[in-house]
Amino acid sequence: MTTFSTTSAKMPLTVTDMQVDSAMQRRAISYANTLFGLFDQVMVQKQPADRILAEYFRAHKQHGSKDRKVIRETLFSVFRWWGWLKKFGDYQDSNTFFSALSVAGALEQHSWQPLTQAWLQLSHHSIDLSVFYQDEQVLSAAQKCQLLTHVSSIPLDLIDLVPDWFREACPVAEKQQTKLIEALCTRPPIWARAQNIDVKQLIKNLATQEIHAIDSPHFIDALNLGTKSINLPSVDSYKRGQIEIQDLASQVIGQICQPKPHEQWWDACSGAGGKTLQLRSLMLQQDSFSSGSIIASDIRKKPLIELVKRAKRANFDNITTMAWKDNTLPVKAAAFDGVLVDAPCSCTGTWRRNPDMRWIDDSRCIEDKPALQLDILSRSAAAVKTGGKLVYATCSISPQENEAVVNAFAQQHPEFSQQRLTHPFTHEKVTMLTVWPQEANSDGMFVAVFIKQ
Ligand SMILES: C[S@@+](CC[C@H](N)C(=O)[O-])C[C@H]1O[C@@H](n2cnc3c(N)ncnc32)[C@H](O)[C@@H]1O
Repeated sequence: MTTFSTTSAKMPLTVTDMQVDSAMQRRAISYANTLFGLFDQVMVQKQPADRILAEYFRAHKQHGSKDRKVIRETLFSVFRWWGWLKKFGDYQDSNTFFSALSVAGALEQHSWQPLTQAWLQLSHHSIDLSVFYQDEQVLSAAQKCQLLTHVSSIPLDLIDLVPDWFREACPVAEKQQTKLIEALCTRPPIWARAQNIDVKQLIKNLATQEIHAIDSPHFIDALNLGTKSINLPSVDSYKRGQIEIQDLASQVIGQICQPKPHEQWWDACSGAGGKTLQLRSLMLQQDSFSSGSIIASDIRKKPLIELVKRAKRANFDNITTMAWKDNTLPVKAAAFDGVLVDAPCSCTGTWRRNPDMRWIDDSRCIEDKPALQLDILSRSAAAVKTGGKLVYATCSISPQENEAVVNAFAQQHPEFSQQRLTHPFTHEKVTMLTVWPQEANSDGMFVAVFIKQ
């Protein structure tokens, strides 16, 4: 009998009634133990899988890069397809957990097929998973749904892949919903921005370190680094501050801000400065002697320390930080050409990168945000000078955090009028812009712009 070690208070899982005789089965059990511990910890403690994994790898240095890849990719694939896998039974049951691992591996056509096969044998389930490996073509989630329904005899639906509460909190038209779910079932590539260097030159430089990137048809400084993980600190261009990781949807925000080279901007919720750096980079792209400046603020001091390091690496001047200490404005009132409020939100727009959040969050992750978002937006608005811009952004796709907050603000602040925007991917003219993950292979974001009269 093989016993799983588990971090939850529940009964340990066991493999019974079978002889574990092959080396592959022993490896499969060892991986399953690790994966069960990690999966259970995420589900029980409701902490992001990324964080739990990082802690695990820090404490378990024995795992080499291949092991890490198998563990990371299998764990994330279980979360990606959890809406279906949970229908196979209680994951605390070892047979069911082995099934979940094998089905997740097959759905994503992982290259470690012998391991996936060993999990299937250990599960005692006789599902013919070979159907997922027959076609060279990449299968859509809808095709996978049909195939898995057929081979498992469990009725499955595409809509099962998102929690019920999400359908109400983020309503989308049926056609759009299918595309959104299809996008949620795949990983977006790593997007980055070229800084202080032409994107084509950066791509050539990266190639010398075996990093293959392509540029984007949407923004002249954006590049797609594919889905393979990259050890950034070892990359020369990164050390020289010529590349910053930033999702394409997030890059939309800086592009919509359109900061002019001489302008003064305030990034009121800067975090570690993803958009602060982008704003400065956009100013310098227009004028390498740009006199413009940016003040970055956050209620947390730690990200601001990181921001200073990133700005130094990029050799960017004219960026200063000023933490919010309380509700009073940390900067001068009516002094800025532009104020960006990239507000704290449910992060439902980042579910492609964090599929675990679909299952550990609930509707409360949205419900408690609009009041805070409106409050931060209203307080920050005082810093905008007449004729200046106030940009409201979230990485949420929920109308409660987006359109509803913008409408409430507009009603309370008649001195601000909304600016019409051009969607950079669809070229539609809109007043409130949602970037959907399926439009340009990115995360989801929302942005609206006000002008102070
Ligand atoms: C969406 S994140 C910002 C991400 C950042 N702009 C970037 O591009 O990397 C929202 C930030 O708002 C900050 N925040 C939360 N509550 C806040 C408040 N009341 N005032 C100011 N910032 C706040 C959080 O600490 C978090 O860093």
